[in-house]
Amino acid sequence: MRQGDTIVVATKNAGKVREFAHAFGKLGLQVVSMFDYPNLPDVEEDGLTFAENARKKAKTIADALGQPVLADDSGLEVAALDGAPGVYSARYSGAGATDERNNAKLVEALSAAADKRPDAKDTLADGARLLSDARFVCALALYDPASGKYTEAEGYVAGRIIDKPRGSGGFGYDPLFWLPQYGRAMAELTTEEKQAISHRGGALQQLLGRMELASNG
Ligand SMILES: O=P(O)(O)OP(=O)(O)OP(=O)(O)OC[C@H]1O[C@@H](n2cnc3c(O)ncnc32)[C@H](O)[C@@H]1O
Ligand SMILES: [Mg+2]
Repeated sequence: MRQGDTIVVATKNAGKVREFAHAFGKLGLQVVSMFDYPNLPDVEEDGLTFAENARKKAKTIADALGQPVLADDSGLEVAALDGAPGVYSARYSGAGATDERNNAKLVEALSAAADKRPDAKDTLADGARLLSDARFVCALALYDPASGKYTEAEGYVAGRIIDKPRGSGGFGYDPLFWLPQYGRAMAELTTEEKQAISHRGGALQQLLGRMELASNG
């Protein structure tokens, strides 16, 4: 990849587009997404893992466009929910799910059980309760239809779920994702700060290293 090149990201999530545009922009690369192509096929995200879904999104769109495509499948794994919502994070609150409804459902699901668990006793200065340990996961897959090869990476960030949203940055579950070591919720970080510590930022850094190796070798 060279300065000025365009990267196609197979996503319809505006928050992801913003983060990829920020990261690739620093490398002099443009980002386009599924918003820029009206007639792409729908991808059913029926994989059992983030990596499986990322590969499927990348390959489906890359085959349709006849060029390399990057895809991101990500989500939230909550300890007190045995890893749910996981690969179902986008659809957690059912048909017509929105970030707001997903967040409301998460707090509801955790609040009921929280009183019984020792790890749910802590509160923040503003009285918000820490409901469970959790982590964000991001799987990235870049598929090149010319070679039939995937380049893949995965990133993680650990935090705790709070019962009152904080901040207006990021997207998705970010307002409920407390980062104890920073004393802020993920939605209270700038895009730059989020990139430096997030599951997506970590996965992207790893992917870039692997792409460089792939193109040198
Ligand atoms: O599949 P595409 O079109 O990329 O967009 P999507 O929003 O459906 O994306 P996923 O299928 O990967 O689902 C990811 C879910 O996890 C949430 N999520 C992923 N990354 C996140 C992040 O950085 N911050 C907050 N929530 C995140 C997000 O809100 C979704 O509900
Ligand atoms: Mg999706």
